[in-house]
Parts: sequence; C-alpha cells; structure tokens
Amino acid sequence: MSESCSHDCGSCSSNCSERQSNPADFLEKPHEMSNIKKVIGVVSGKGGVGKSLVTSLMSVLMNRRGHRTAILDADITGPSIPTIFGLREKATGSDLGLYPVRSQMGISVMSLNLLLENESDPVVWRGPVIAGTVKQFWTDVIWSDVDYMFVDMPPGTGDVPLTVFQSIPLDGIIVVTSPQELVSMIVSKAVNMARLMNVPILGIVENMSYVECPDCKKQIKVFGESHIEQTAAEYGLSVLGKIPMDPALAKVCDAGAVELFEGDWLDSAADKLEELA
Ligand SMILES: Nc1ncnc2c1ncn2[C@@H]1O[C@H](COP(=O)(O)OP(=O)(O)OP(=O)(O)O)[C@@H](O)[C@H]1O
Repeated sequence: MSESCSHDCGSCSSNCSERQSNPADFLEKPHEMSNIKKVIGVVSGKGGVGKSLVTSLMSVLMNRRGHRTAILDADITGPSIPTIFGLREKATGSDLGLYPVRSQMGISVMSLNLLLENESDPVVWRGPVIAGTVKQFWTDVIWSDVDYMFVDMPPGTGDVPLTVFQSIPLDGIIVVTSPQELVSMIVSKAVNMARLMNVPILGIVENMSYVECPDCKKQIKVFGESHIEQTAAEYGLSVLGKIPMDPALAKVCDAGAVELFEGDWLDSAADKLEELA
C-alpha cells in the first residue's frame, strides 16, 4: 500500500494488497431516472487520433438508424464533442439532477464544456477530481431512454481511464488507431486493459487511413501501408472500418455540423452495434 493511499481503489492504478479484486465492485449506479441500454467506450492510445470524431460519427450513424443515442464526454481535459456538434447552450440542472444538452438531431450530450462558463478556461485539476467528474456524468445526469451511449474516453491507460473503465458498466469498446501509430503496441495495451476489466473489444477503427484523390479516386496511403489487418488478426479482433483523411470531414467538425457528414466508412461498425442489442 502506498504511503499516500486514499483507500479509494477506484481512482488508483496501484496493484497493492488492499486492492479489491472484482472489477464489478467499483461499478457506479446510474441516476435512478436514467434508462441506458448499451454503453460503448471509444478509446485510443494517445490524443489526436480521432477518438472524438469516431465517437461523434458512430452516434450520428446510430441516431440515423432510429436509435436513441447519447454521448458522455469523459475526455475532461480536451472536451471537443460540444464543438463538433455546434452546441452553444449550457447544460441545466434541478434538484433531481443534471440534464444533457440535445443536438439538432436529438443526440443527448454531457461534457465539461457544457458546464464551464468559459470554454477556453483550462482544466487544471488533479486526476481524482477529473475521475470524480466523469463518475458524476454517469450518476448525476438524467439520461432518460438511451439505446446507445458512447463514452469518449480519456486517452491512454492512466488513472482517469482506469476509473472510467471501473465505474461505468461498458458493454464493449471500440479502439481507434491511426496508421502512424505503433498500432500493435496500442492494440495490445487496449486488449490487456479490456481483459483486466472484463469488457469485450468490439473491434478497431483506423482513422486517417488514406487520402482519396478527388480526380481519379485513387487511395493514397500517406503514412505507408497499414498493418491494421495483421494486428487485428493477431488479437482475434475485427477491423470495423477505415476512415480517410477528408477535408470535408474536418470542415463539418470545425463548423459544428458533424450531423451532416456523408460517408459509409463506419456502416459495418453500426451493424455490429445493432447485433449487440
Ligand atoms: N479523418 C479525418 N479527416 C479530417 N480531419 C480529421 C480526421 N480525423 C480527425 N480529424 C481532425 O483532427 C482533429 C482531432 O480529432 P479528434 O478531436 O477526433 O481527436 P481525439 O483523438 O479525440 O483527440 P483528443 O484525445 O486530443 O481529444 C479534429 O480537428 C478533427 O476534425
């Protein structure tokens, strides 16, 4: 046991004798007025590979298929979901709890940026405070009637993602990689973490996979040949989709209009999620 032990194993990654062994011991109950059917975590090995983009595209796709969809933005220090959806109003609350903000299509979103008075204020909080905020997004927000909730996970495998894994009952995770990453290492870390937490990996999405020539439609592999298929096969996982580097995609994200995106890159990922139900 560490000298600075707070006896809160849920916010600590140390593997000491005090640790409770069953991951289910740390699971938090959602708000009593919440009704959430499936919870999908979207993870990446590091920041900037497109985790928030994949979270957003998946929620839009599932919403287009008629499912009630929500996003819990657990990326507390880099909460980009409200910007991608063009959300300007702040979240509100009552004695009962907090209410998510609805996007134009009706996707429910909770993110720290929907609570901060000034979005550009930096979040200079320590790990346990950040992790506590994510827990509150699960326990204190009234998520009424959600078929699929997507959790934009904090990047990496540190204290905060660990707490999220332990406190929110995930039905599966999607791993987002990009071709320039050390894919095999990232995937093996994600696989080990998911196994430790008893959460199935639904598959891998490769972002920024290629650039499509606007004239001849040839796919140009900017970062060289991808090894995603071999890596996925090595771990018995499936590749759920490959997203190109697409200026139109960047444009709709920057304009807060991700709900207007066009592309079928993640259709098989959406099929897989429907199979879960
Ligand atoms: N395939 C793509 N084509 C064009 N732009 C992209 C693509 N993927 C991501 N981007 C852009 O790259 C930026 C980073 O993407 P995103 O916020 O999804 O990454 P992230 O992994 O969630 O990062 P962080 O962990 O730092 O929040 C965004 O501005 C997004 O619009």
